[in-house]
Amino acid sequence: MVDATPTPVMVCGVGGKMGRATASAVVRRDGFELIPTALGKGRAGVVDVDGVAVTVIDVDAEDGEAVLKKAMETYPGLIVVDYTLPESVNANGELYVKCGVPFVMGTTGGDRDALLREVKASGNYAVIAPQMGKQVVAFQAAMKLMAEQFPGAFAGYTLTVTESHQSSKKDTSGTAKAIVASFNDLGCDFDVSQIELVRDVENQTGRMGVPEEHLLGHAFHTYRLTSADGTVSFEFQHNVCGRSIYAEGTVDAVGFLKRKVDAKDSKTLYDMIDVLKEGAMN
Ligand SMILES: NC(=O)C1=CN([C@@H]2O[C@H](COP(=O)(O)OP(=O)(O)OC[C@H]3O[C@@H](n4cnc5c(N)ncnc54)[C@H](OP(=O)(O)O)[C@@H]3O)[C@@H](O)[C@H]2O)C=CC1
Ligand SMILES: O=C(O)C1=N[C@H](C(=O)O)C[C@H](O)C1
Repeated sequence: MVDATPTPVMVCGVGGKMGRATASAVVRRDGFELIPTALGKGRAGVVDVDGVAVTVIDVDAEDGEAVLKKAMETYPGLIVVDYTLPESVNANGELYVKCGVPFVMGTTGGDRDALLREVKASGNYAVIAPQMGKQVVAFQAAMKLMAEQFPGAFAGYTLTVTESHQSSKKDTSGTAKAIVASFNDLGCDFDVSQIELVRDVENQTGRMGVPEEHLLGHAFHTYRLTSADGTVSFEFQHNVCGRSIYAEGTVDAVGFLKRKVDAKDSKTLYDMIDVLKEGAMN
C-alpha cells in the first residue's frame, strides 16, 4: 500500500536565499510538508513561506539538539534540508548525525572530506551535494564518466575556470570544484585555488553577460581547455539564473532519501548523481 502521509521537512537556513526557495518548493510539491520550525543563526523570528509561518530558532541562543529531537518526535519521518553557510557545514552535519535525522546538505564549503567521512562512518542517511540542479548534475556526471572512461585524455591542455555568483557568495563554487576534480582525472594540471571568482557587478553584466535582474541570484560557469600549441580548444558552460532549478532538485533529493530510509537501504550516503541515476529527478 502506498503511504499517503506527507514527508515532513525542516529547512535550516530558511531565512536565507536558498533556504527560502527550497521551503517554497516543499510547500508547492504534493507529498511533502514544510514543518513550522527551523534552525537559524543570528536571527530568530518568523519567516512566512507561502502561508506557512516558520519559527526560526537561533542555534546560538537555544540548544539545536533539543529542538531537532523535539521536531523528530512531533514529525516522525522528518528529513532536514540544510542551506546554511560554509562555516556551519561541519557542525550542522555533526548535529544531524548526533540526532540520527536523515538530511540533504546543499550547503557548500567547509571541510568536505571530514563531512563525508564522518557521515559515512555514522551510517546516518544523507544526500550531500554542491549542486542540485538536474541538468547541471547531468553535466557533472558526464564529465565524471568521461574522466573514468578516458583518463588523461586532456593531458597537456591548459584549463581555465571562471565562475560568477551574487556578490554575497563568499566561497568558491562547490560545483566548479567537483568538475575540476574530473578535469584533473582527464589529465589537466589545475588547482581549485586557480578558479577565477567573479563577484563584481561590472564584470558580471559586462564580461559574463549576467542579466541585471539576476545579479542577486545567478551561477555562470565557464571551463576552457586549450591544447599546448593553441590549435585546439574546448569550452563548456552552464549559466543558471535564479534558484528554482536547485530548489526543485532538493525536493527530489528529499523524496529519494525518504525512500532509501523506508527501504532500510544498506547504502546510506548519496550524492545527486545517485539521485539522478535512479530517475528520481523531475
Ligand atoms: N547545492 C546546491 O545546488 C546549491 C547550494 N547553494 C549553497 O547554499 C548555501 C546557502 O546559500 P544562500 O542561501 O545563498 O546563503 P544566504 O546567506 O542567503 O543564507 C544562509 C542562511 O543560513 C543561516 N545560517 C547560517 N549558519 C547557520 C546555522 N549554523 N544554522 C542554521 N542556519 C544558519 C543564515 O542565517 P542569518 O541570516 O541569521 O545569518 C542565513 O539565513 C551556500 O553554501 C551556497 O553555496 C546555493 C545554491 C544551490
Ligand atoms: O551559492 C550559490 O548561489 C550556488 N552555490 C552552489 C555552488 O557553490 O556550486 C551551486 C550553484 O553554483 C549556486
